[in-house]
Amino acid sequence: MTALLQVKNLGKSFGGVKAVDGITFELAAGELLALIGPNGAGKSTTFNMVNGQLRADQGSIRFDGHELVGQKPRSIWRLGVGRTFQIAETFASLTVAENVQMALLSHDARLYSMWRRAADHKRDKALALLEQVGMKAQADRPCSELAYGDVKRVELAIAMANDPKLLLMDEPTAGMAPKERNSLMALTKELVIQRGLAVLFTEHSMDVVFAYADRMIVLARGRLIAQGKPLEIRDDPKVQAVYFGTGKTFEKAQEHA
Ligand SMILES: Nc1ncnc2c1ncn2[C@@H]1O[C@H](COP(=O)(O)OP(=O)(O)OP(=O)(O)O)[C@@H](O)[C@H]1O
Repeated sequence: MTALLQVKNLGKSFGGVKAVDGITFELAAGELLALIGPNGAGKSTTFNMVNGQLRADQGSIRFDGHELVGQKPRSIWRLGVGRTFQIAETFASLTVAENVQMALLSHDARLYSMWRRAADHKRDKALALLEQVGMKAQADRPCSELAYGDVKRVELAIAMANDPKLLLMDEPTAGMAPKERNSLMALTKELVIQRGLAVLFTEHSMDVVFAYADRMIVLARGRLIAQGKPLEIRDDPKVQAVYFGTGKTFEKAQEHA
């Protein structure tokens, strides 16, 4: 079976710096793939090439039968590559349901009618999405009143409004307490299983990666140095040396996370 996302020999330089240096990997539907690596490894650059914010200098990104290199972010989004966004301050005063309704309207490209009767549009669909992320009971509360972990759940519902086949999550659990982190990733995993969604996420917290990723790829200085299941990666001496420095292990690094 052809993978949903096929990245081949992808590269991008900034001046003399090869931020991403010819990386190749695949991601299947229904798979949660973690992209890890030390600071400056090329994770954000890779992400931004997939979502179209940066144009690759070399290589290809095939997604669901389409070449993404050279396409604009909006076209890539329309093809089914979603990403999580933080709820902007302007929208924090709207209710949870209204925020999701906005996203649904935007998906239908009926953006200009959204100010008219946003509350009437798509409420049922918004509530169904909120139910999936465990936020239906809070649908009519303003987002500004929610706990941080709940805001993240709403952001996930917003990303789902476009019905993506692939979801990109850049450090989804940053700034969250361990319990909230686990609950958000458990929810993400549920969506992956229920909807056959593919997820590519970056993450600094190794406990999250080891607990939830089906597979991981490791970048160091723009190169892909390892890929495999979390346990294979954990035992890979090359990863331990490059990622954490000689002598350190994942366990020691986690203690300091
Ligand atoms: N717009 C840019 N202009 C110049 N250099 C850049 C730019 N973006 C990234 N770089 C460089 O490319 C390399 C990879 O950066 P990138 O942000 O992709 O790494 P990262 O793995 O996401 O790091 P972090 O974990 O710190 O976010 C770094 O050396 C960085 O300084």
